[in-house]
Amino acid sequence: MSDTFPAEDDAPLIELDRASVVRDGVTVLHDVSLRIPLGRHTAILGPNGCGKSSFVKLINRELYPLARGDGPPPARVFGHGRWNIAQLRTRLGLVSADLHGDLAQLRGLDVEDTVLSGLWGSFGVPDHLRVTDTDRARMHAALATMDALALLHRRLATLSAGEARRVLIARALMHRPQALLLDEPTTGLDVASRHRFLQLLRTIAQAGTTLVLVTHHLEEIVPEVRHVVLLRDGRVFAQGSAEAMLTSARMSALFGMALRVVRDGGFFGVVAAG
Ligand SMILES: Nc1ncnc2c1ncn2[C@@H]1O[C@H](COP(=O)(O)OP(=O)(O)OP(=O)(O)O)[C@@H](O)[C@H]1O
Repeated sequence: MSDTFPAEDDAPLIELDRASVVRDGVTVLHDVSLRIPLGRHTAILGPNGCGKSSFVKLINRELYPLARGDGPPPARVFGHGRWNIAQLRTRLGLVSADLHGDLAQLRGLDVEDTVLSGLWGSFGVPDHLRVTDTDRARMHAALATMDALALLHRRLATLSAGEARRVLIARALMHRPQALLLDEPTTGLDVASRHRFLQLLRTIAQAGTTLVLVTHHLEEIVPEVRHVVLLRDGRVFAQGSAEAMLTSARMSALFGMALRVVRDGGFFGVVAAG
């Protein structure tokens, strides 16, 4: 694919400037302002219903911010107020449960075509497209990065949650994007699969791909993520460094119960206090 999504000078990866989003008459994001420059691994953390999915849908152009008349658009990605999703994928990969659900409905879709189709943003390889040797080499490399080469000939619908998650990240990596937007990436993974998966995410982050993790699990915040945005009731509750945000006091206020944050190496965890 020759189209790439142009950068506007040094525009941030994601910039929301008092962005509000309404769904079926309900305001789900209220005046949200945040800025994620390329290179700053970031977590968007908050309880159920705080607006995380709405944020992902806003970036994925499934939802639109309320227009504000003149001035710059309230939601910008790489400096653009409007973006073509297929072109955006060349720079920002997305992995979400919705995407997995949509792809897994194609019962015959194998892993090879799942990953290749990341090149076109399609569900499977369209008949009229020719897969080149370069495309195949890239597909093998992406699967190898995610420790999933052995799954090449399996059908996506038959994979475990952990296997499927790794394959979908390989799909997102096909364009060698500068950033990955990961929506609840370890949901459904057992403790060992989650550990292994997070180690792979760390490798990707260390290789220079900016991670944007959208989650309600503190445990998913890998040590490379130094910046955290807390969302509550559709608003930015607080944002700052991981150390400043992931404290017992802030987590208790964010989730509305007494919590104690524990640290283990560079990772965070949380337990009920008292
Ligand atoms: N179509 C809709 N109409 C009305 N309210 C909605 C609609 N979609 C979402 N909401 C509400 O907006 C709020 C934010 O929803 P959203 O799905 O973005 O939250 P979330 O943080 O992703 O939640 P979860 O972690 O449970 O998936 C919730 O209170 C939800 O009930």
